[in-house]
Amino acid sequence: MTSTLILLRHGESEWNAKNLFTGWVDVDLNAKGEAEAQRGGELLVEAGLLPDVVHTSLLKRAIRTAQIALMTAERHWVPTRRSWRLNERHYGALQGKDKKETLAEFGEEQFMVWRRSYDVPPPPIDRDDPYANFHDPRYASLPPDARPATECLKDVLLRALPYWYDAIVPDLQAGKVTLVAAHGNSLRAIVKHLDQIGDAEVVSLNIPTGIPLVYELDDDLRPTGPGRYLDPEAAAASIEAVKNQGKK
Ligand SMILES: O=C(O)[C@@H](CO)OP(=O)(O)O
Repeated sequence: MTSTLILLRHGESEWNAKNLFTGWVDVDLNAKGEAEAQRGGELLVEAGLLPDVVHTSLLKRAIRTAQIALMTAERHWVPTRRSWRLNERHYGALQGKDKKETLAEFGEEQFMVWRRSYDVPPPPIDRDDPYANFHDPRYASLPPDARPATECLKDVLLRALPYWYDAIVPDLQAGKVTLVAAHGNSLRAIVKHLDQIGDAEVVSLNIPTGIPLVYELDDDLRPTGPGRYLDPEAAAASIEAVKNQGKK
């Protein structure tokens, strides 16, 4: 038996459009992002892939993307679970900073290490930084020393995997079409795990906004083939735009 997993990065956010590092800052979708989420829902309908269950992060850009896509597919009623473990990577002291200015200040090599390396986190955010999340009630159940002040992709993978095994895998094993609405870097971590991408190779992996990425998984939860974007052309264009953020 195979099961179907659909990964969906949120649509364009207000800060994606402004080229700002976002991380755990709870920025909303802009109008383009809402339209992308709707298109994501239409693509699911066209492909005959109707989610039975949805998992999201605790951030509104992912929550609203899932809601809009599911409303479009008339699946707004499916059971929903949310976890901080699906949140975007915490971008540390870079949260709220302009990507172009950061590239100009620190140079392309450092900029790319912070953006895409597997195991080098950006500098930690100050507890008093306006974009820190230490007092945010949605993380109240997380012990203070488990609340990140910065994260690299490896940290994201390590905190996402318990949720993958404990919450998402049981849905897949029950044969449910499972939608995971999350973020560029939390989805990079899940795709790295699924496709067994090496630590050096994952640097070049970018996830487009708002386009469903579908995997069929076997009994061992291994992909039976490569993940497929439901709109490959739009995905390729969006991947290129994500890759070049900060450079233009
Ligand atoms: O700013 C962020 O949080 C992420 C995703 O938007 O950006 P990047 O693609 O640079 O990792």
